[in-house]
Amino acid sequence: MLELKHIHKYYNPGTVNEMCLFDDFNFKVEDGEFVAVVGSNGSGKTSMLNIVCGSIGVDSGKILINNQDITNMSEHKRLSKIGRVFQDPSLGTCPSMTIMENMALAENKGKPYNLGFCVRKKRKEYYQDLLRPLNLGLEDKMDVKVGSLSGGQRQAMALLMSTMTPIEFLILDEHTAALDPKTAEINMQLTDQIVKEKKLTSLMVTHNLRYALEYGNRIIMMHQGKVILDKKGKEKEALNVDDVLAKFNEISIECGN
Ligand SMILES: Nc1ncnc2c1ncn2[C@@H]1O[C@H](COP(=O)(O)OP(=O)(O)OP(=O)(O)O)[C@@H](O)[C@H]1O
Repeated sequence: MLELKHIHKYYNPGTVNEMCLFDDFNFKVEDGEFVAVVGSNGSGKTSMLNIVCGSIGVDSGKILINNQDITNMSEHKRLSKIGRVFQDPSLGTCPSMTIMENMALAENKGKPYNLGFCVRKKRKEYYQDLLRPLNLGLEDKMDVKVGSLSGGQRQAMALLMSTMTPIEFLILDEHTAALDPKTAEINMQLTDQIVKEKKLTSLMVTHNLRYALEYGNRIIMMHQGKVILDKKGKEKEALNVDDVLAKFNEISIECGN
């Protein structure tokens, strides 16, 4: 279980640009939940993910994983429990390294990287077995530099790599936003498959309302640092894209747009 308790977060405190994003923000994700996070621009979605991952600190409040207080745990340590995929495919893979090297790096996340090339060579078949179900032919390009792959291929690899070590949480930050519709769909199906197979508790920020409703078992909408809609199970299943759009319109009218 992941909990954000009484989170207060200011950006640029003490300056003319001071901005309070979270003012007593509370949010709980139960084990096994796949939460789709939608919301207006600037509502705090990415900031929330950054707070969970430890990429940014909080001014007060607590972050708990299975009742363990991780508020002061470094980002590096937290990432042993958390896998993260970003919108930009180049952030999840190393472009100057080959597919083989990237996979070896991902498998050794959190360990000193001193395994000999021979050891890695023995893993080649294992990595190829992992890549084959993607149906992208990557298993035949083990020595190709990742920088020469397409965005969709790299994002599929990023997804696979982020879940190669035994993580508890998967954090997806608009991970299909930069992909063409067909590739985005393939990556979403792959996400769903990995989440189900590995029973990962997941948080997925997306602006694609269809994905938010079709995938996962809970949807939240954020606005101005608050959760303004939270539906799961049958209540979520009963929602359609028009319902969610109507809620977006409500927010826009409130903001005078
Ligand atoms: N490093 C930062 N310094 C100052 N302000 C920031 C910083 N990061 C985010 N903000 C501000 O915090 C607010 C929330 O930003 P955040 O990126 O979390 O929103 P978001 O919901 O992910 O937006 P989008 O849908 O546009 O990606 C915005 O007003 C943004 O300008």
